[in-house]
Amino acid sequence: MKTYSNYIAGEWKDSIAGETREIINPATSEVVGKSSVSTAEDLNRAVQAASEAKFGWSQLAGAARGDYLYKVANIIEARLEEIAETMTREMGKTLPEAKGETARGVAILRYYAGEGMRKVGDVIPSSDSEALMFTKRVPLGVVGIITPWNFPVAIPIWKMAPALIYGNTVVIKPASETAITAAKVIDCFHEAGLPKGVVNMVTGSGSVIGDGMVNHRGIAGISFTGSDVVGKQIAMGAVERGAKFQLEMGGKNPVIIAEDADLDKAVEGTISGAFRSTGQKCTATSRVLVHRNIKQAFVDKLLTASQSIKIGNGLEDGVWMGPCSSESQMETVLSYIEKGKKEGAKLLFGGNRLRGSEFDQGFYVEPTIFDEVDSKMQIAQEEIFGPVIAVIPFDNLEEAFELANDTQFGLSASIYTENVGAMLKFIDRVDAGLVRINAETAGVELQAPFGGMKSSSSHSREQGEAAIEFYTSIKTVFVKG
Ligand SMILES: NC(=O)C1=CN([C@@H]2O[C@H](COP(=O)(O)OP(=O)(O)OC[C@H]3O[C@@H](n4cnc5c(N)ncnc54)[C@H](OP(=O)(O)O)[C@@H]3O)[C@@H](O)[C@H]2O)C=CC1
Ligand SMILES: O=C(O)CCC(=O)C(=O)O
Repeated sequence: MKTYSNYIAGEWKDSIAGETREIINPATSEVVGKSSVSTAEDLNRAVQAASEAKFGWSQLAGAARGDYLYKVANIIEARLEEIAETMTREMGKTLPEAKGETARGVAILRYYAGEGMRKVGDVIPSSDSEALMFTKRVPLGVVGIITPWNFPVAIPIWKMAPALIYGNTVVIKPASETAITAAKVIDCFHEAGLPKGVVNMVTGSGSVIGDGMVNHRGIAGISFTGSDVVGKQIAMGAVERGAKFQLEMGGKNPVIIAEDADLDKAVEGTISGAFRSTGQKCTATSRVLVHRNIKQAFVDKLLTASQSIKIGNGLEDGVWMGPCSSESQMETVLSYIEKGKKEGAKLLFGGNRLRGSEFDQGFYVEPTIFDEVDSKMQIAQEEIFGPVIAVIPFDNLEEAFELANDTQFGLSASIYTENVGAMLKFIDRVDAGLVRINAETAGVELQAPFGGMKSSSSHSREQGEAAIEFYTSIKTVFVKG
């Protein structure tokens, strides 16, 4: 069985302590492979390599850095099947979704490769007519990237590609559960021949390597996607030592089904938003706010659609929903289902771990629908990160907007309606970074800003042109002859 090691200064290196961890396929409980469990000293070496590489990399022309990203994109494209299959084995997402995500990684790299040719500053008129004043964006230096398991290709790439194009060097700590997929992506950077030390990867536990990155004086900025709890710890650690930080955390994303909604489209968007990727997206639909007058008709259609979801090993043809990404993730989801029952929500559909021959070795949970949920219940307030939705009835749109905003999160929100006035009010009233009309809550486009309001993020935005804000600092330059 292969062990995947760290990537430091252009070489694959086992962790100093020699410890490894097995990565389990959540569909079968088979061991996919092993990855290094690293120590603080491994991290020091990676940061050292990134520090040594940063000046040379920052001095390359943006277009030259872009050429490297184009090469990486082509290599990932050539290895798409292999990378996608590894992703499905490690975290359970269906193979078509894993292929789509890997292709998205390729597109992100190409987008940011082009960014190397775009402007990095502005000329601003000085009050002194004999002076030239302008801004110049410069890299932060070494950037630390901490990523989750739910998008093990897209998220590392949407952080690394802008970091690199703007001249930073990178140390990445991927989620332990998907360290092999990460190693394969990093291998594509290796194959593209990036100068040594520009990209480094250290695998290991969040509390040692992740926390070590937050506290490492050699790392100028930290970009994190993951849980609310860890995100807040990272923010506090970064503030303490004056490091820049960027956080993308949870969501409790509502979809509003208005009285005039096209119910077939609304059901399709709800099912896809809530259950694709087994609900393990920060943009997943988890609260379904339905006008009372059409609730029964909507719920009937939702139940029919839910019954036809094919669950199984994501590598098999025709499977629409895979397992939870790990046993502990499954236990979390099941515990929320129990909470929902105890809180008095009406369990309409699902609610169980799936059992029976092919499911016994995996971590499968049925798509689950609770009805008559009260907004104060835990299942309506906390991120479950599984295939569970809470149906909450409302009587008028004002009430729906209030319910939509009645959570600490503000990542994505959508409405199904044919009424333009309702759409416009929704755009203004909803507290969410992604506002979607007649479309599911999930769905991110790489060329547009991505991020949330309230506790969902550090109020910065990733992707598209917005990424430059985090990965650069601005120098205001005043020149007088
Ligand atoms: N917003 C999103 O997209 C995501 C949200 N989540 C939410 O988080 C819940 C738990 O998932 P989980 O994977 O445990 O999420 P975590 O936030 O624990 O993990 C995300 C990343 O942070 C690392 N990490 C863990 N602890 C620390 C630490 N103290 N300091 C720095 N880095 C750390 C993890 O490493 P390691 O893998 O080694 O633990 C991983 O690389 C989910 O149920 C879901 O609600 C999870 C994933 C993505
Ligand atoms: O919906 C997407 O494509 C991305 C969502 C995301 O960033 C996440 O779940 O962490």
